[in-house]
Amino acid sequence: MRVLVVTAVAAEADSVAAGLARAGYVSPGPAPVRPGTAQPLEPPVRLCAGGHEMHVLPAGVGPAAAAAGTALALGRARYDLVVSAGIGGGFAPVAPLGTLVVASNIVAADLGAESPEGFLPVTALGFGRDTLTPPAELCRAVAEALGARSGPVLTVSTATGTARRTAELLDRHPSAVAEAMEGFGVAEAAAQYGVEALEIRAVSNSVGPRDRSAWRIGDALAALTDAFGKLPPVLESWTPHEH
Ligand SMILES: O=C(O)c1cccc(C(=O)CC[C@H]2O[C@@H](n3cnc4c(=O)[nH]cnc43)[C@H](O)[C@@H]2O)c1
Repeated sequence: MRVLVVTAVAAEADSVAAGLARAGYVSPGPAPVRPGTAQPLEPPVRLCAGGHEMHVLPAGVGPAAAAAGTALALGRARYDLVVSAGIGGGFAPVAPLGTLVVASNIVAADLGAESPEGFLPVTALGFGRDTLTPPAELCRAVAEALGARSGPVLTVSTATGTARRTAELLDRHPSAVAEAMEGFGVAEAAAQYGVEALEIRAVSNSVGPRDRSAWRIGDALAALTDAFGKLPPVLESWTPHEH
């Protein structure tokens, strides 16, 4: 089993790698680089255990960087699964600070058009898709192993910072548990390669009026490490569909 874990920033990648180290994953050394090969993005950090490989890639903030980085990595190596991981905003009261969420659906919540009647998703405009669905059994098993809540996780290009925007999002996605800025980009790139994707978020802040003093990034990064300490046995026992 070879898994690509895509985070936004290095601190998230380090937390993921620390969890994988707890689970016995070790570095086999740097990957060989072919002379003259363009490297627009650092290659993922490779960690191995018992014939399984986890590659961890900080690809940048936002859906575009996430999709580009994921697609580059998927073009360089074959993966069985892609995981979008990092911190995120939790919708109160279902996803309190420091807890974990696993996406049952990965939703591009601001991909579409505004209209006087309200937001029109890209599907209502007649093209594209705004939802990607991870394998349900795997999602359930991961949520159970992590003690995580499962529900739709929204991908937004603009992080929510007002009560009005929070209410709009919940009106359209009443069962949403969290929002972040990369999941749909990672999952769309994975889908185009025929690879399944998961999204796991550790809640650093509540979705709502902007209040940076209330963010608990350290606690969320620690929760991310705990999550990746528990995750490997679940992924290792999963059989991906043929693709
Ligand atoms: O300064 C702000 O108001 C602000 C608001 C939201 C996010 C940021 C960031 O710099 C972090 C972006 C980074 O973290 C993920 N993230 C964490 N919490 C949220 C959230 O409530 N809404 C959206 N994204 C969030 C995100 O995936 C990015 O990777 C600053």
